[in-house]
Amino acid sequence: STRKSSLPPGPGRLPIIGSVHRLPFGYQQHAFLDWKKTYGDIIYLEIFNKPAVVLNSAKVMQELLDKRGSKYSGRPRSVLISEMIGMTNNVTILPYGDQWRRQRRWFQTAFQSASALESYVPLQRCESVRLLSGILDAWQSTQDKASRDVGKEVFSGVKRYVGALMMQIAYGHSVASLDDEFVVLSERALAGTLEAATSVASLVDFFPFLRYLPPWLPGAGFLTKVAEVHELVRVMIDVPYERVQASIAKGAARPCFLTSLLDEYAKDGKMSAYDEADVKGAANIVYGAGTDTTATVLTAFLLAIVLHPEALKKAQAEIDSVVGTERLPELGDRQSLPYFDVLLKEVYRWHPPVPLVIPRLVTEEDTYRSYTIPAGSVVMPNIWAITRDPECYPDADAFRPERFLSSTPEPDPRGFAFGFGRRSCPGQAFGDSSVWLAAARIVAAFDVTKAHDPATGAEVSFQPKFASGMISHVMPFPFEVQPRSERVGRLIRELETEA
Ligand code: HEM
Repeated sequence: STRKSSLPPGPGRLPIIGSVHRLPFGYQQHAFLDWKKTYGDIIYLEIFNKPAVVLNSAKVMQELLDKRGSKYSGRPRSVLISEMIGMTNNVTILPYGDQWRRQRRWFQTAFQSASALESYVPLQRCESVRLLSGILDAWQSTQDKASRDVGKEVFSGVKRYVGALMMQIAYGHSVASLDDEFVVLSERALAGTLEAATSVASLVDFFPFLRYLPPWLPGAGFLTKVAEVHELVRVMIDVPYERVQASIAKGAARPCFLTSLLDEYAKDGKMSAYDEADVKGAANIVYGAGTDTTATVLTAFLLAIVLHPEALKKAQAEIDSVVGTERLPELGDRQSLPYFDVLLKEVYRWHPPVPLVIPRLVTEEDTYRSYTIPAGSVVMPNIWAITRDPECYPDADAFRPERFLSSTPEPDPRGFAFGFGRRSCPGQAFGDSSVWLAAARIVAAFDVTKAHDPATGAEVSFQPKFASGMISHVMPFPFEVQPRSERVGRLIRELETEA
């Protein structure tokens, strides 16, 4: 009973279900922030039989996840996604241990070394030109009165841009459209996984014996769906791997993340089953980890400039004066564009793409502020709560890039939007620079505005919407694009032929 009384405060718990009755189905980050008023910045709950802790301030996240990383860097066991659906060798959910350490090193080499990041710049430049050219096509189609939805086309272009970067880096595979075979395999398996992970199916994470129920039993139908998705995931992992192996055999493989791992681990074309599964799993997660996250920041950026035309105008004026209109912005211009940089910072703060990060597991009992944090607790860091904390960000609901320009600038949201400590995102620098380049080039080349009603010419107003879920996708919204000049249109077409 002493131990119970020293747990952090939290909502009431019932036998068997714990605090589940208090948890909303979606947008949990909002409920957790609400709870902060009653319980403070560290909250204890129980989800069925598992202890869980919500962290609700930057201070507590830094103190536990950064400074006490040796106890807070686990991930909860995922019976459904890992053991049943088959994403077994997925670095994002691997337990804190040797296999994770080895894969983490591979990601650090591929995404954090200066030489690797430098080697991706030509790819980022080339794919960002293709993105601009797709936006120009979408605009052209509206001029030709072909009824196409510009917003939808631009969203698809953004997804293709990021997907193409990730597939090229992972497998040396070029992606011309979202109908690409590897992209379709990945999207089908990832969407299937989301569909299979219903709340009923997720119960197996708490009561693993449920996986052995016969599928014909009422309520156990999810097991059939899970078996189908397991097959989709196997194909998503195996097909690109086998294709690269075949290219290597023909001497036609392009150097990539996978070929560099095969160079290191395959001796005379042979590898242990353990190494092979690990290498396959790591290459596969490059697309899954990098695509939706990066695309969400870019679509949130588009939403922000549509809602805040004055910010778009300021960014355009800055780019025009520093870069001029004869060329597009390059990554090397970043230091010379301070307003554009704070505009992007404000996008990360205003809409953090992964609001609850990826849950952690406490691997050893801990004591913090006289509270006991039991070993085995699932930790949910609520990034949303930091972005709306008036102590860090006065007038937190307002979109105000200037908050980062004052003599006492507010904290850089990139310090938490990519997570914390040992499990923080290894793709941060690459994701951030891919967002920067595409966003700066769109701003330099296009006016992006609210859509207009064709009958009245009036602006179409809308309410921005964000999906619930681990990644908070920006829901499509109506908008228009217009090249800023004929000259920039010609420039994009010229660069496209070189790309
Ligand atoms: C702007 C884009 C991105 C955002 C906002 C983002 C965000 C995140 C977040 C919040 C986490 C969880 C960190 C934690 O638990 O503390 C994470 C993990 C991870 N991210 Fe990213 N990410 C982005 C791009 C990328 C890219 C381009 C890659 C490259 C493949 C990548 C690979 C990973 C991996 C492998 C992990 C798991 C790390 C581990 O568990 O050790 N991410 N990311």
